[in-house]
Amino acid sequence: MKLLELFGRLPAVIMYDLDGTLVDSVPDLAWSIDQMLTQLGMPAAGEDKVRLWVGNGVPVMVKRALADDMDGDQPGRVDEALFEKGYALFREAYSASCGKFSDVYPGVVEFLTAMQAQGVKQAVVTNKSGNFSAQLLEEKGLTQFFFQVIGGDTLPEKKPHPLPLLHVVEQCNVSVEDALMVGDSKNDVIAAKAAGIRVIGLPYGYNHGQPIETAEPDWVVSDLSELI
Ligand SMILES: O=C(O)COP(=O)(O)O
Ligand SMILES: [Mg+2]
Repeated sequence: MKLLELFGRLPAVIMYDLDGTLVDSVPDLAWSIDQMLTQLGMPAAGEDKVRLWVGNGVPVMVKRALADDMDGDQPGRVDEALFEKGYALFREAYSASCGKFSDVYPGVVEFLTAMQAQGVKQAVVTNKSGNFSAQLLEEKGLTQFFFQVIGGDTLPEKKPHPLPLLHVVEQCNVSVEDALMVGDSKNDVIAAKAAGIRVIGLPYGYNHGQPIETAEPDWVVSDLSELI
């Protein structure tokens, strides 16, 4: 269904999640996690596991990988010294690979271009750290579409907290009813609902192995080209 029919009008601002929404970034992330693990003498994890672990920011993903477990970020699960070592190795590997093996999803450039042409403000609200987000967007030629990029470490809170979304809305000086969030995971849906912002869920990304419908977004569309 087209955006106008769905939302009732054009939103003043659209916020997008990054990993699993705009870019299929797991190939780079998994490559970097496996570099880290093998340099630590641990077995590689592979893309299927990393796809489940992504979504709550890099430090959490690194802890899950070091524990080889989704609950690896819980207190006491991963030794602090091991984490510091792993985190540095991951950042080194990801700085070199960020964007190299990852693709922009179908429909993304077309939709961003169409919204830009209509004067809709666009921002990225991701849990990925700000520097890697900027690097990935630049590598994929997407930087020009966004007036703001909020990373997981930009503000005191990250998704599923509503703060980063409310921050963008405030910057645009619009009301939450005129804003729209687009994401692939429950973190995006929970954050949007807590902010009073309507949210579109995309089924092709990473929602910790669960269908996006289980997070109950306002709408699910197969990909962004459906909305043009
Ligand atoms: O780095 C992550 O955990 C993923 O971030 P995103 O899905 O919020 O873009
Ligand atoms: Mg995501």
